[in-house]
Amino acid sequence: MEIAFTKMHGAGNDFVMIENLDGKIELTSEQVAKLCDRRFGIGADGLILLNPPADSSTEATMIYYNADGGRVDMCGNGARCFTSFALQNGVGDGSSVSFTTDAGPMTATAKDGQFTIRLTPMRDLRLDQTLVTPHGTYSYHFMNTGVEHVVTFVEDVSSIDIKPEGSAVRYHQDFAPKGTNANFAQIQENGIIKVRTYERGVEDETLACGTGVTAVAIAASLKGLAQAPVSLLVAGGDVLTIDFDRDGESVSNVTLTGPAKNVFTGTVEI
Ligand SMILES: N[C@H](CCC[C@H](N)C(=O)O)C(=O)O
Repeated sequence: MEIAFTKMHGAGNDFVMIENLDGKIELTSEQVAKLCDRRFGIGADGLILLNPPADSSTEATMIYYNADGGRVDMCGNGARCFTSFALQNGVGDGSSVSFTTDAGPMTATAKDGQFTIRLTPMRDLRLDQTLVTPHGTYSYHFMNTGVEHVVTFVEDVSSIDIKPEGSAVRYHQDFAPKGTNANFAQIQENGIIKVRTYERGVEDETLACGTGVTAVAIAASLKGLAQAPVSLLVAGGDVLTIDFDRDGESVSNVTLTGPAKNVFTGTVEI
């Protein structure tokens, strides 16, 4: 079957976007992995289906797959690309879209090339934890900002050997069986937080992780290291903005703002 796609990226985190508003396309994890393969396929960190709404309470459904073909609940950078792609396909009111994800319902707005996503409520917060791995012992914070994240604050993120250290966290038995994403964050003197992320399901560092920088921003605020709105510098060079309301450890109205860009369109046989 021939499928049309649009390749997009959100701050360097890149995706194969497929319009599926008639709901006719169903992909196996093997097909997704092949499409995301950077040599035998289109190449991407993930694949996103623009599916029809589940009911009249929403305008579309976002289905997210990691590059390994595994379906996971959500993707923050992907949600910005989804919003842009949905608007390009006539969904929404021209500048805003409401949609559901496996993590829950979300809304998004577009303005001057920037996309603001209202994320699902942060949950499963565990502050001030300790993790022992073959590559080091880390003090960390855990939370779910749409997907699972470990946040470790370090003096210098450039000193992190991200693939071995990140995968040791991602596969640690403390997070089994689902695993987690691993974020290493450095509070810079200018207050902008530098973040590097090893992503589950990509099994490597990505140039940005939207739900990851969200977890870093919330952890930094809860630990008195930053105040909302928080600016975060990602490996691809973009600065993403996370905002939220906070009352003690209660965090609400979490938003992620950043770019979403089309790269190319094409068709592919699956
Ligand atoms: N790899 C992540 C999903 C994508 C998250 C990231 N790309 C983002 O922008 O939030 C996971 O397996 O939980």
